[in-house]
Amino acid sequence: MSMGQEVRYRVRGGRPLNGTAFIQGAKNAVLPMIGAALLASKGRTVLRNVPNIEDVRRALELAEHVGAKVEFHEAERTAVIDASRLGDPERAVLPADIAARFRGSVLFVPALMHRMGRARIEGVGGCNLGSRKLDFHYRGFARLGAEVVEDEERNHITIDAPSLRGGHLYLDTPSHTGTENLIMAAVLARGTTVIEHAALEPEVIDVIEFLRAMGAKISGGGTGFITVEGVEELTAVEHTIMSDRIDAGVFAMATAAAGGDVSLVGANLEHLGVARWKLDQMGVEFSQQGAVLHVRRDPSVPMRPINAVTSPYPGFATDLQSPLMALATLAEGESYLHENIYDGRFALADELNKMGAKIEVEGTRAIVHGPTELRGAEVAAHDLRTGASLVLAGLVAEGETVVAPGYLVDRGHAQFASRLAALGADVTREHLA
Ligand SMILES: CC(=O)N[C@H]1[C@@H](OP(=O)(O)OP(=O)(O)OC[C@H]2O[C@@H](n3ccc(=O)[nH]c3=O)[C@H](O)[C@@H]2O)O[C@H](CO)[C@@H](O)[C@@H]1O
Ligand SMILES: C=C(OP(=O)(O)O)C(=O)O
Repeated sequence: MSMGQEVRYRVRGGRPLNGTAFIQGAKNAVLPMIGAALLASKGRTVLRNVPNIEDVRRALELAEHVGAKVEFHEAERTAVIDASRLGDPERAVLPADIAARFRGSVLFVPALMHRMGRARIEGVGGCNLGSRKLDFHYRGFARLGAEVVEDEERNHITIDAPSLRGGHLYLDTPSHTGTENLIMAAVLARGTTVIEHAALEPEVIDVIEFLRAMGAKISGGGTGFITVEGVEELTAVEHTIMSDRIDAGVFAMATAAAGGDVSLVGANLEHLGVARWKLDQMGVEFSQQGAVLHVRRDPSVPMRPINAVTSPYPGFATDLQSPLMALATLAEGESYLHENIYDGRFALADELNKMGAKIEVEGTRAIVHGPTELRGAEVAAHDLRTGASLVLAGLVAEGETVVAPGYLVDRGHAQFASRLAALGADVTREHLA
């Protein structure tokens, strides 16, 4: 991803974190919801707690591109989407200049199929995480009656779907966006759809609640076995997006790394799944009081090493494996990280090693030899989560760390530098002319 070199993060390490941080609305819930809003043939959708991140901007640009009227009231963190006029099949195209910049673009396909009878994606992007197929999505659409043609050379996918009917669907592994996309394809299809081996992520449940409020008939969310009864039409509603558990996890781990005592407003400990217990074993203290999660780590007590295996929710989230790798460099002993979802995430190891870490990668396993004293360096963000994790490493490194391209961090974390700075960190986001 060559765009976005103009932003970088500069961190000077050595300060503890104390105070209050606001956890943003969930990126991985708002992106499917912007896609779902386009299913509404009447009214205006009002989404609240929308994070001010680049992926949201790209998604809103795509919504406008296909014919919706969109307003993003940033100060109110509210997006208003009017999709009532959608329908011109000429506009059923997701162009590469927007679609290739984030993975969530694939979440627009169901709305285009239902509202325009066809869809074309001219390149799906996303983080640079190695192989990321979309076969579950396309095979599912085909089972509901769509004709899907892939042009691998040009990275174009053309889908013809004059009408969709319910069917029996399954996922080989419980794909997060795959589940959301198949549900969205089924809600306006004729008849009943069953989706087996569906994802259990809290964002999937939030999307189901949103669709149900719009009039969709969906049952079994959170069980792995979802049933959808097609309805004639969906109407626009208001919905407040759940808080971002990955953003919460990153702030919790930043507190653990730097030491200190931080209140995370909006964070939900239950949504951290296994990550909560791994951090607990390392020596991070949590206590939830209503909508506020307190995180504390006494920097005079050494952190214990950890073993973690990434897996779908409620397993250890792959998105949190990167900050855990950074944190593990500080722990007293060897940590073992198994990455079963995205092989590309281990690109972080080389960057952390430039900062003085001792991390060995063997296939899908990384061994982090701690403790190491990190020192500042110029390092490269390969994807959103490695970018955030390098900023996190910079908080404890001696001297100055510069992380670029900053665009990748901005894809998924809102006001990242200013929220960390409010806790006492020395982090700035620089815009190069
Ligand atoms: C926008 C969004 O919500 N992104 C999240 C979503 O991505 P995303 O939904 O793309 O991730 P999936 O759950 O689909 O991917 C899981 C695994 O299944 C594979 N796979 C997936 C679909 C498919 O058709 N074929 C296939 O082989 C993928 O390559 C990967 O190895 O879940 C990931 C795993 O929790 C997170 O890291 C991402 O932050
Ligand atoms: C991989 C991520 O995002 P996306 O699926 O949008 O690429 C992520 O959030 O870490």
